[in-house]
Amino acid sequence: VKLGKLLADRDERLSITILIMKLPMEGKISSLTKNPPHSRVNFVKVQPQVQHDSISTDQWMKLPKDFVRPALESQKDLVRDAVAEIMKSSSSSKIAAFVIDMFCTSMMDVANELGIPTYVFLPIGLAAVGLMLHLQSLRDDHNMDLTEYKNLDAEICVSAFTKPVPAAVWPPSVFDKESDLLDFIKRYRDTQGIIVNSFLELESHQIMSLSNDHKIPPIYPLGPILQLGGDQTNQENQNHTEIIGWLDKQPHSSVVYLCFGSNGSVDGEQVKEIAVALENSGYRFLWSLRKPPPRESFEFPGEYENPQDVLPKGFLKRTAERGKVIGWAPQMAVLSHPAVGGFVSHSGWNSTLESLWWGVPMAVWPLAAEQQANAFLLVKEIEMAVEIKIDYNKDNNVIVGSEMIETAIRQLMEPENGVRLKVRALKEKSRLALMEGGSSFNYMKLFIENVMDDVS
Ligand SMILES: O=c1ccn([C@@H]2O[C@H](COP(=O)(O)OP(=O)(O)O[C@H]3O[C@H](CO)[C@@H](O)[C@H](O)[C@H]3O)[C@@H](O)[C@H]2O)c(=O)[nH]1
Repeated sequence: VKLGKLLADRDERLSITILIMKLPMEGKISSLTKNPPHSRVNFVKVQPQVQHDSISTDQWMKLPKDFVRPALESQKDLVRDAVAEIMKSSSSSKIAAFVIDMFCTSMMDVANELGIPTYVFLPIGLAAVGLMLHLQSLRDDHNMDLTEYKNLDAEICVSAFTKPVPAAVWPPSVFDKESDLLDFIKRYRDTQGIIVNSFLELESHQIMSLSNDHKIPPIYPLGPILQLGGDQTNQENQNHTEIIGWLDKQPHSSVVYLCFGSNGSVDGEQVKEIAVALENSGYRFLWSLRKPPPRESFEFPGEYENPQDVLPKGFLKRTAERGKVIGWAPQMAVLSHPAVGGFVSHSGWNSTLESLWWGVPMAVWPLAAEQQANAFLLVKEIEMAVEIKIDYNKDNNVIVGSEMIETAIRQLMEPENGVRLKVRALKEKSRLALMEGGSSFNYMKLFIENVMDDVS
């Protein structure tokens, strides 16, 4: 939605229509659909004629791992009809391009049938994209069985990185034969361009190396595209006020903030190790502690009714003067607060961009998805984060000990460490990238020119 707004703001010839598919699982549709952020951004709900019952959370757990592709495939006719309807109703304008989500590659077939070019928008960093394209090529062009690399101490050379990349930081799905991930990736090669939420000053090596690869379509780094902030309930608004009120009372750059994204959580024993590390470090802290969903389920983490149940005995009392344990955090407001001096993060790409935007250094502890590759980029490649454990994988049942976490927190919170200085410099660059004449501003111009060339 934010990308749509950026495009509409930039060029008055462009209107953006966002198609929302009704997938089989229960889902929340943002109130943004009723309140679009721009007069030329609108939403069309692609609804089946006959409404099917949503799949409940219990049923979710019984779905095969590769249900995403068939679920999207089954939407093709509906999307084709919706697009035909749009074409019919706006005879004076033309559909210039399809911009598809990273999992919606099936819709390229619809675009191809209609003679419309497709671009893919990837909300992740280019280093991770480059790694996945490389792994896909090893599988498809060189017949390598990637699953054999699971748990191997191997490293490979990937053009998107200057250092060899260990198998321990590859996205965990590539080791899973049932996963469709690399099939999605393969189809990115047939698009007219890959839009990424990154910027030249952050991933210059990645942008240059992928742009020079003739087997990869043009790369458009248009970021940082930051979250608009979601729908806030009254309870969330109240929590927000309380959290910011607490931060207002803390000294400048004194608080370490811990949060593992919308989908990240750790359980029992690991929670205790974090608590011990925080207590022993002596630093002030704001900890977004979320309740893990049942194992193997697709649910998001929830809120603890009483966090004391999972924390060491007496922890909340002993740290009451200098720490606060919360549920969902108002992250952008937290990171922008001058009291926050460091961020312990799972290196999800949005959190990474947000921390750079506010100049807050990170200590990274990836859990899943492409987060290990992000962590490798940040720690080893561009040295912009402190390491907690970059090859951590939630599914391996490894417990990271309190000493390791405490050491990283101490390093993170040092006032003049190298990472802090680099991140401070990048804060300015991330803002300049979007301004007139900045790198992402210029890539946006190029993107619009190329889209418009195809229409005329
Ligand atoms: O308590 C919280 C937790 C999260 N957020 C926000 O939620 C977003 C989280 O995004 P991200 O850091 O990217 O993590 P995930 O939610 O885990 O995102 C998924 O999607 C990303 C790409 O969009 C990938 O990079 C990640 O690996 C994948 O897990 C950010 O905007 C945060 O500000 C909050 O505001 N409060």
